[in-house]
Amino acid sequence: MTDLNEPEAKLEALLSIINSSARQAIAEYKNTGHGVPSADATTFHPLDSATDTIALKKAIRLLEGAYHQLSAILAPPQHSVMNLQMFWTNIQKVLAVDRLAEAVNLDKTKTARILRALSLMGCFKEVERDVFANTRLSLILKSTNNAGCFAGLHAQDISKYAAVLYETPRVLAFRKVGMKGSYWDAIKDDDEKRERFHRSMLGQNEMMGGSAILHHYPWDNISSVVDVGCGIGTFSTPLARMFPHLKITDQDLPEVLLEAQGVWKKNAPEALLNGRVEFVPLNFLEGVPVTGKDVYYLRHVIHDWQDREATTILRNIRKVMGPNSRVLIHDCVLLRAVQEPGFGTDGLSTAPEPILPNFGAGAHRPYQMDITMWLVHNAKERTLDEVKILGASVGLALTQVYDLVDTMVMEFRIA
Ligand SMILES: C[S@@+](CC[C@H](N)C(=O)[O-])C[C@H]1O[C@@H](n2cnc3c(N)ncnc32)[C@H](O)[C@@H]1O
Repeated sequence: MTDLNEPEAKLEALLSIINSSARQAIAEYKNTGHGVPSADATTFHPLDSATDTIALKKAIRLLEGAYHQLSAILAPPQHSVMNLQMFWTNIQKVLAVDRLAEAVNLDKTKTARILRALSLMGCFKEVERDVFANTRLSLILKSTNNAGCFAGLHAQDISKYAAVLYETPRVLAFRKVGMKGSYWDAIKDDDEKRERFHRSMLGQNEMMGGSAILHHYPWDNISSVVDVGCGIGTFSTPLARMFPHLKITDQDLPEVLLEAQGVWKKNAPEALLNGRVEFVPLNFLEGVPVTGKDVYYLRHVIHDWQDREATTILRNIRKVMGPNSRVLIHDCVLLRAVQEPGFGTDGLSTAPEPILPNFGAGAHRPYQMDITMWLVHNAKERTLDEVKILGASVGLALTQVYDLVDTMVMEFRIA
């Protein structure tokens, strides 16, 4: 058996993971019947818009984990540290590109410098000196795309908060840049900001592959779903379209529900017409959701809150649950980098050696979201054990975990 403590054996193992995971990803593309995307494709591949890409994402998580580890071992540390420094500035480059459409009088050579730097990573292609074409990667950044909207939000707001964190790590970055109250207070009366935020939630869902839960949870055996903190119905609108038997309740702050109704009218008018969806305003810190439904679903809600508020939200839901009700908490879950006695894996995947057990750089999206939650809400992503403790504190027990790679859906029932 190979001894992975041997430096060279470790390199060989990483190379072999890179090879097998890349081949797995290639097979996923080929399975669609449309072949693999080319490096400078100018249109999207059909798999780019699929709602269930778990197999592809699993392969990419291994690929990213292995190649980052391999290059960190082989590159001089002075080289790798530069990549770390680019962590936030990368996002700022996206900002420049996003604004490019409006900024017609941006200096031409400076514009070209930005595009050229981005093209190193496959975002734009320099077809001749100073002439750039879109690629599949630059197209997704257009502000008209939901993912582009999410990237824009990060570039414009989150990177500002990151700079504050750098200056004064002990403050809540969001407040330090002059914002009052909570993030939700700040966007409450600003229609444009709210619209941008909720569109970026659509983008986040596309980027993190959260819609896979539409394919993997047994929705056929469920009658009623409450989308708690539904936003504009990012989850519940496609759910209603895929499962016409479901009765759905959308609950969020009143101003958000008004927006949600407009989106439903456009995207799922049939559900409105036949009365399958109701809109019930809720402040989940102060009141309880509608009573006795089968599923209470919270996507990217619990991670917005510290433990005290998260517990209040769950306790309010627990009060109205019937004996067969379940709570589905859908968030990123932080896998542990070291195995610790007393903490099992709860059936969660761990990466093959020598990749770090939490997939290393392959898990950077959940870890990046964790930092974002800190910057914006002074909140966090959690480990599975931390979510279990939250549930147990209000009498809920974990019954099932659906691993969607970047996010997980954790099902809880009354303990
Ligand atoms: C990160 S967004 C997630 C939206 C949606 N679940 C999704 O996946 O796109 C969090 C949601 O919580 C809502 N929210 C914040 N504070 C709330 C409160 N006190 N009561 C009810 N909803 C609240 C926000 O309006 C927002 O729609």
